[in-house]
Amino acid sequence: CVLKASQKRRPLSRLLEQLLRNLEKRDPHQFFAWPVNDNFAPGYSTIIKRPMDFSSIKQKIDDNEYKSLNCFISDFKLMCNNAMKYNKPGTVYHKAAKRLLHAGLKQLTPQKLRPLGDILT
Ligand SMILES: CC(=O)c1cc(-c2ccccc2)c2ncccn12
Repeated sequence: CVLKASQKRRPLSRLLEQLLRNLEKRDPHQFFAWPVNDNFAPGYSTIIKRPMDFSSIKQKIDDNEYKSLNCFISDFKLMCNNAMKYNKPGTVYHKAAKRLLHAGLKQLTPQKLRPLGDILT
């Protein structure tokens, strides 16, 4: 039978895309949708050595750059920690990053992921 385009993706890529969609739902203001722009965030690129955002994660999935779930989770944590480093506590972005990290990691616990089966081994 002919596989649909989505089914042609590698199993890991399809899983990561699903997990990414669920994480993006926790960023309703889309603060994390695109790379942070130095024009909005003075000095950002000098303070944050490894920028990360959801669009870059999506591109890495499409380019099959993630060899494991843990690499994907590391980039998600990097994205949130960058925001908590650059933005002072109490700012809207720092608070959003803390909430996103907490909510996101709850979605990525072994208990939540086990039903996805041996794809992760
Ligand atoms: C995530 C982050 O640190 C961030 C996103 C933004 C942002 C997101 C969407 C539109 C405009 C700015 C931002 N602006 C100033 C300082 C920090 N930020």
